[in-house]
Amino acid sequence: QIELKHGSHRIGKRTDAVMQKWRGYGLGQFIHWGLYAIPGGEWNGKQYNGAAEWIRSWNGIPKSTYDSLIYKFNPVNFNAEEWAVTAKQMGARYVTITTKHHDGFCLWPSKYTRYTIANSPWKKDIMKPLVDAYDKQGIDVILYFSVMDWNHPGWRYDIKTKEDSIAFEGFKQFTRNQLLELLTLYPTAKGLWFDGTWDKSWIKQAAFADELETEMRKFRPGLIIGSRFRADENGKRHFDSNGVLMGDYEQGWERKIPNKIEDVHGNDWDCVMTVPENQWGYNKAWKGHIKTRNELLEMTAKCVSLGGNFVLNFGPQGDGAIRKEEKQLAAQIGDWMKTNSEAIYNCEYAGLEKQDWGYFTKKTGSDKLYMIVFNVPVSGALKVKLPANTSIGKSYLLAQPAQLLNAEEISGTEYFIHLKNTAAGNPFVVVLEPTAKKASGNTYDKAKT
Ligand SMILES: C[C@@H]1N[C@@H](C(=O)NCc2ccccc2)[C@H](O)[C@@H]1O
Repeated sequence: QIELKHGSHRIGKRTDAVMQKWRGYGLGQFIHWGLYAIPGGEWNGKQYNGAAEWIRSWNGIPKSTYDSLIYKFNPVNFNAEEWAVTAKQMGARYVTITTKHHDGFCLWPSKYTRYTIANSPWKKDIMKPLVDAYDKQGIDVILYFSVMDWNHPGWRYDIKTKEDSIAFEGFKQFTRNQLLELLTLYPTAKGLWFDGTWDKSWIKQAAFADELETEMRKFRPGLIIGSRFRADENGKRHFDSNGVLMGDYEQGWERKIPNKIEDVHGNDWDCVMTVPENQWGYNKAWKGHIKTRNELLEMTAKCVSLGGNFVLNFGPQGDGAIRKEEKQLAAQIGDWMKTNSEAIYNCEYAGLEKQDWGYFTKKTGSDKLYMIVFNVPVSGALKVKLPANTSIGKSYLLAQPAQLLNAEEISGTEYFIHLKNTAAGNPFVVVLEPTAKKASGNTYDKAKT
């Protein structure tokens, strides 16, 4: 145990209602939108090979030329209601929206910089209509905020000189001012998703960031803050020098998913995922593998089966419209969620041995189990292993609850759920209602080895 002043201030999961609701979201939407959506990963006919929202960092464009995109931001097809309805159709229970990405452009009229929507042709606040529209759909809002701000003169990658240190002090106050401004302007926001905190300059600010986190929590009781915000005094991020999670949930699962329950160390977490391999902001090209509905449903099921949330990214176009491919995915996922969301919402890790056919989830506060099936075995029989004192009371397809399935006991703890129709074109859910195991006449001899 290392003595820490600025490490984690809590061991184990939060137990308050706001965090319990967050834990049960299951499926979320990420929105990456800003000036980078105007070039959409291309400049003067040349494609930028990196992530479209990083195009300013490309040496193919003079920084001042990129920064002048503010004078072109006029998203005539922006419709906050449409974005929120798309998320509702998909079955998203929360949305994380970029208020300011690494380029420093603010989607709200911040008092602390001129580099905001107020000084674009659009002029109007973007965040307010979005927060209101999502609130109206009953979708909770999390504000994404990039600490790294390439536009601010005080930002430094590292602090080497006295001048750096003076400049960065100003930047720290600017950051604090903007965060308190966001919490004041959008009081219904449930949390903050921090990004751009990997540079040495910020990692050296353990005390400042710790005090700022404490101040924000006091300012907005219940505020949800992830593990990516701050480092401890030894520069440790996400987990402090004693291996304890910083913040309320782990934010390390960016474009990757844990494989087994041990990987999440008993913490809350979310996975944020792009539809292409690595494009968050709108990219005209959308080259490489574009994830299908079934891949994204499997990622959602896998995340919920391991106690996390799956957050799917949308990168609206520079004109404010959502691209048709993303709208199609939202509708396809939503179509599946209409029938099957009971296995996703307010569900958690079931504690059962993973089987090849797919993923177990368990309804929080109940014994009800769900089997989310992606791979039907040639036998048509789905294997289930339960604790010794548990057996299967009822099993049925979530989509056809009246049709009971035959659960065959094959050993003291193993069962086969026999599917009637194995020609499944879509992932489907089998519900298991476990009961206490009665002493059965059957005896199963353990092998002598
Ligand atoms: C949620 C994502 N996080 C931002 C990001 O910079 N990710 C980590 C990263 C760090 C360094 C080089 C590339 C990517 C991406 O631009 C998205 O906003």
